[in-house]
Amino acid sequence: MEAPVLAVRHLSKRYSASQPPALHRVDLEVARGELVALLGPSGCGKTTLLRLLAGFEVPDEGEVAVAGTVVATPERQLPPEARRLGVVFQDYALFPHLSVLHNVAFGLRALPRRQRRARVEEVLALVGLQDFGHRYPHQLSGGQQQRVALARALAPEPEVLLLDEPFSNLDAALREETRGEVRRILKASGASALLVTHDQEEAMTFAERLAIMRQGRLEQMGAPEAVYRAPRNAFVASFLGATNLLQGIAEGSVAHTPVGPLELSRPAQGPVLLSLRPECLQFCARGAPVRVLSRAFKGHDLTYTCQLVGAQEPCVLTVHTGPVCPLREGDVGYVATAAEAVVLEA
Ligand SMILES: Nc1ncnc2c1ncn2[C@@H]1O[C@H](COP(=O)(O)OP(=O)(O)OP(=O)(O)O)[C@@H](O)[C@H]1O
Repeated sequence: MEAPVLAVRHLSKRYSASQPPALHRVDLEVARGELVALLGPSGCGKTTLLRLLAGFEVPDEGEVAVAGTVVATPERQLPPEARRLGVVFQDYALFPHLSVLHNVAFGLRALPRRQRRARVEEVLALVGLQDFGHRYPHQLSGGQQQRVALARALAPEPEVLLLDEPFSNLDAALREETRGEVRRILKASGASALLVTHDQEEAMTFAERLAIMRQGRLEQMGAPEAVYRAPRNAFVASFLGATNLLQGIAEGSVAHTPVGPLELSRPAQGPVLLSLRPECLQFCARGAPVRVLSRAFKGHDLTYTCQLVGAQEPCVLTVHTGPVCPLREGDVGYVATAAEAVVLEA
C-alpha cells in the first residue's frame, strides 16, 4: 500500500506551562487523493495543528511527514516553502496589487517563463477563471477570489493542500456552491487536502474522512456516515449533528430507558449511555407520551423539542419529522423509535 501523503505522528504542542496542551499526541494520516476534514469546536487545536503542518510553529513532540519526507520534529524543521504543502487561508491572502495571473504565478517563480505561463493557464482553466487573468482581486466576487486562491495554491503541485476555513467569508448560498465547486476541482486534479472547519455540515459534505478533535485530542476518525452512525462517545454524537443522550439499563440486545425498551447497536449489560438521533424518533399512535415544548418549521423538515410525560427525571427529547405534522406547542403526542440506539458507554 502507498505511504500516506501526510502523516502526523504523536504531535504535541503546549503554548504555556500554565495551560493544557493545545495539541496532545495527535496521530493523523491523509492518503494520496483523499479529502479529509479536521473538525472541532473553537479552541480545540485545529489552527495549531495546521500551523505545525505548514511550518509556522515548532512541535514539542512527534513528527510530520509529507510524502515520506519528515518535515518537522522538535529538533529539526524544514522551512514552510520547502514542505510541498499548499495553503488556502480563510481571507484568501491574495496580493491586492497583483493581477490574477501574477497572483497565480507567484509560487512558480523558479519555472522558466514559458512553463510558468502554461501552468498558470492550466490551473486558471481548472478553476474556471481562464478569462479573468488580467483582473485584480478587488474586481472579483468572493467566490471568484476563493478560486484564485485555490489556483495559486494548486499551481506548484503541492503534495497536500491545507484549507483553513476557506468558505467562512462567503454568504450561505455562495458557500455551498463554492464548496461543491472546490471539491469538484480537487477531485478532478487528484489533489490531497486537509480542510479545517468548525462547521459539521461543511465537513460532512466535503470530506471523505473526518477527524474530530476536542481539547487538543483526536476523538474519532472515519467516513462521515460511519462516524454519524456510530459515534464513539457523547461528545462526538452531539457535535456531529443533534442527538438525544439517554440513560438506560441494558439486558443483552435491549435496554430499558425512559422512552421504553430500545434495541441496541451492540449487546451490553447494566447501566448504559445511549445516543438516539432525532430522526430515529417518530410520532405514532402509541409510544412514550411527550408534551411539545417547541416546534421549529425549517421548510423541508420540522424539529420538535418535547418533554417526556411522567418520567422520574426530567427528560427532553428532540424529534425530527417530515414537513407536515399537526402537533403544536403544548400538545401531547406519542413517540416511538425507528432505529437502534447507539451504545456510547457501557
Ligand atoms: N499563540 C498562542 N499562544 C498561546 N495560546 C494559544 C496560541 N494559539 C492558540 N492558543 C491556545 O491553544 C488552544 C487551541 O487554539 P487553536 O487556535 O489551535 O484552536 P482552534 O480549534 O483553531 O480554534 P478556532 O476554531 O476558534 O480558530 C486554545 O486554548 C488557544 O487559546
